[in-house]
Amino acid sequence: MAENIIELVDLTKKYGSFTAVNRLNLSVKKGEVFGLLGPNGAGKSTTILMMLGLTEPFSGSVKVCGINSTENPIEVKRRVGYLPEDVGFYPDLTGMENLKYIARLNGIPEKDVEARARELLARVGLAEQAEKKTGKYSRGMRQRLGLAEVLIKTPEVIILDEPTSGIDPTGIREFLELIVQLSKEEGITVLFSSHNLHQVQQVCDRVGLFVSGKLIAEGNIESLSQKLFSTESFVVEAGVNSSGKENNGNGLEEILKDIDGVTSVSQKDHTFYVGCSRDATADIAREIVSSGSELAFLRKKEYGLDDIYNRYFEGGEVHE
Ligand SMILES: Nc1ncnc2c1ncn2[C@@H]1O[C@H](COP(=O)(O)OP(=O)(O)OP(=O)(O)O)[C@@H](O)[C@H]1O
Repeated sequence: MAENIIELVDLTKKYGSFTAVNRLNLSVKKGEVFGLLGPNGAGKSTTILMMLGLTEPFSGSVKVCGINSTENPIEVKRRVGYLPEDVGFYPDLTGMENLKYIARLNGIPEKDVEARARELLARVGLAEQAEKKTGKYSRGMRQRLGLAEVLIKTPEVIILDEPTSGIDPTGIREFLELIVQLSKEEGITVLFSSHNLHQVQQVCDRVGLFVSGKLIAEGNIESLSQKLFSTESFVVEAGVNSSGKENNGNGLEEILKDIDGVTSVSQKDHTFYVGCSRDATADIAREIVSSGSELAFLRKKEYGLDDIYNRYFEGGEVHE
């Protein structure tokens, strides 16, 4: 079993009487890409600041790479790369010059500085813009350079706080691909904080849904939809033209209800809506046909993160 590289236990942060993070329990394993998904004000940035040891918790504990972030923020900083929403560079220096400066600050031996900076610029797809001043970089390019800066110290964990805001769709796609590549090829653990569920869905192995300072659910997309829609992860819509001979006097509705995994059946005009805890599409089709009815169409709806997000986050409120 992989070790936990991030471990939050009952982590709480208060600003005066306001609780921004409320008894948060979370573990992230080595090599995972974990998505912290929640609307604005959910407490994501506050949680990240506590992980980095930049703000103290009210209660509970936070460990990153086995180190208590509150007690040893400098040790944590050595191992964790943090990319904020907007990274600042010296605008009159080129990408290469900015990166070399950061390399020196991080104690890279002078003889290795140039090669390391060049290697990282290539790694993040900026080799051709290396000699351009960063004041002329696009936002996407700045975020890539930010990533190169984060990678300079060969971190075990990268924490990204809303890293794609303001980047165009192509830039976002390329940036997200880069994140996945880094995680898979170099075994880096990534914590990706975002309010954009589509981005989180694209890159994350696991997701934590965060709202009003609380983690309301966590897991991979499949287990989340099962947890949140515990009895009905699928709804199969079946259009039926004529009611057939009907086994043992049971109507089609009764026949469908008897299928393993079917939790509800309702009918409107010629369409049956069959709620299932598993994908029972094939069994539903078979039963309709063998009952002698004519199957006009069959449509399966699987609940995704979209539905979960809408159900829980609409307007930033928790919907029970
Ligand atoms: N220094 C502070 N003093 C008082 N309240 C704060 C402070 N920092 C954050 N908050 C409040 O704590 C709550 C959580 O904020 P936080 O920035 O962690 O949320 P977030 O999920 O990162 O949202 P966003 O994506 O908008 O940054 C918000 O209601 C915010 O107003």
